[in-house]
Amino acid sequence: MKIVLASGNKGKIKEFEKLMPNDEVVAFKEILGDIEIIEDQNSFKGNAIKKAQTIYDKLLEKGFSDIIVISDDSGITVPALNNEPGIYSARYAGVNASDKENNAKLIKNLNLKTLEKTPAFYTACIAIVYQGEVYTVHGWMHGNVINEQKGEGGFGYDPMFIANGFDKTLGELGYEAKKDFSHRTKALNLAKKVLDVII
Ligand SMILES: O=c1[nH]c(=O)c2ncn([C@@H]3O[C@H](COP(=O)(O)OP(=O)(O)OP(=O)(O)O)[C@@H](O)[C@H]3O)c2[nH]1
Ligand SMILES: [Mg+2]
Repeated sequence: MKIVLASGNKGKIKEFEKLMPNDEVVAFKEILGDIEIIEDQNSFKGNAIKKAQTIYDKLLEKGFSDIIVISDDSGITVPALNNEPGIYSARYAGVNASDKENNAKLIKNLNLKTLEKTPAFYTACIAIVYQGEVYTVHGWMHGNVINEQKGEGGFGYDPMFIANGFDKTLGELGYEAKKDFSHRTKALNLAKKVLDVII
């Protein structure tokens, strides 16, 4: 099955390719080049729908038909920090902020509240657009964030996140651990069930 991924995040694209080994997963940039999608909705779901719908419409304009587009809007929520960064995870330290800068801001804000370790969770909303219809599913992963970075694996906030049941960060454990229980894996497993029904 050929699926166009409405994401420009290399970490996500890599995870999707590994999670869908039997499908042809193509990042939208390979077909459409650079497109900026303004993520101005007030929920993961709103932004996920906007990303998938925008790419679907552009592909239709280009003459593609019978395509499946999926997007992912995700982020990390820290209840002790008023649920920051949440939907702003990618731009916590500013528009175009790097993972390093975002992590540094999260560490700074944890330290301001003298929090060495506090509960946090990741959310992923995946939107599917197929034949003009929109479908959404969610997945979550709970654990704690710590006020330092450990390990080089994963992406984003992974070096600061310890999933429930583990004593190492996702940065230390790497993708092999993450693929079994991450927010994205859970959402994608539900998305696969939707695809099985609609296609
Ligand atoms: O450590 C992490 N492990 C994860 O598994 C993960 N999933 C999401 N995130 C964070 O949340 C932002 C998403 O924002 P986001 O959904 O807008 O994506 P993005 O802007 O990076 O790419 P796109 O898909 O929108 O093109 C990302 O940049 C990351 O900071 C993660 N961090
Ligand atoms: Mg984004």
